[in-house]
Amino acid sequence: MYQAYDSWPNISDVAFKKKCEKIHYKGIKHIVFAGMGGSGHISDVFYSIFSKTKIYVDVVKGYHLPHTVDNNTLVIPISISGNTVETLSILRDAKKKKCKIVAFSSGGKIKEFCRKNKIEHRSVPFIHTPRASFAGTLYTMLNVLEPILPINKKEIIRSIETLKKINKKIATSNLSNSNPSLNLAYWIKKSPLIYYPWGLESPSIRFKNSLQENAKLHVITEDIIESCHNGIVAWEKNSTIQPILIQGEKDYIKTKERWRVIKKYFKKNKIDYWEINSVKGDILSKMVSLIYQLDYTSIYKAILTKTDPTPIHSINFIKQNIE
Ligand SMILES: O=P(O)(O)OC[C@H]1O[C@@H](O)[C@H](O)[C@@H](O)[C@@H]1O
Repeated sequence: MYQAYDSWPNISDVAFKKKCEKIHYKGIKHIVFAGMGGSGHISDVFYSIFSKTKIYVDVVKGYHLPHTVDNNTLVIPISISGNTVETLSILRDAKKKKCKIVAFSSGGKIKEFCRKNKIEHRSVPFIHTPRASFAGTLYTMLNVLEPILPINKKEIIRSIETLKKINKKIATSNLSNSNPSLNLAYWIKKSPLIYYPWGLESPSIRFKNSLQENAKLHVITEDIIESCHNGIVAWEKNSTIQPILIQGEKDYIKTKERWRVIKKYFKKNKIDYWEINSVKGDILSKMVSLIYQLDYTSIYKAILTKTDPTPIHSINFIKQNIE
């Protein structure tokens, strides 16, 4: 699996530069990104990219489209395998509701449905597993959707440069104590509780899911501001949980205050915590570099606990037992 991750910068570069048929819809006011697991994380990344525009964006991780969709809505189903039942259901729903559609998959039933129904479809590379295919899929989509994105080409290229830069620190070519992904993997001994700020939900949820699928660990995520109104109280009892604080370089001033106070609280109560800071720069660079760094932590954690990161028997069990 790690070979696929070691190649992310190169895979991203190739995917973004590949000649492709771009999407040019004009005047779109509502976009729905739909996908599960790793494809859902890609939806979350797009949600953050669009968050500062007047375009209304929904992310659906399930079977149904919101009732607000119509023929002016652009629905973007994403399934790397092309066979995820929830995403197929969204595709059928979008066709029924006469939405504009562009679907992404490496093949499978999604591609077949699009072919039969003359629906726009673009292929993404399947590399090892859907979760390891994140970079190839994201940068293929950024390439295809570029004309309708609120960020420009330079920003996307800068994010690939950021991946190249951090690869040297976090990939398997550096297994020294200067590798931040490996250091965090050593530090995690119990179930992590990941605190995140507004805007960095996508890398935080991704980190949770990667630790769950790769290292087979229970993980919790909490929004830092909301947690100060409920979750924080649970620390009053001895806990079998370790807090990880994912902080954004440009966090809102009140969020920065919250980080300061929660750290004071942890110190006062002798609770050991781990801090992660986003890189400086654009939102896309911030998100992909955090996802890259933290995905490595999940793989290193698996290896340190002699767990094979690839198999996902429990997910297969569920899939085999549903219609
Ligand atoms: O992108 P796909 O193929 O629809 O898969 C979605 C998710 O499906 C799950 O069942 C996989 O195990 C996840 O790893 C994956 O991300």
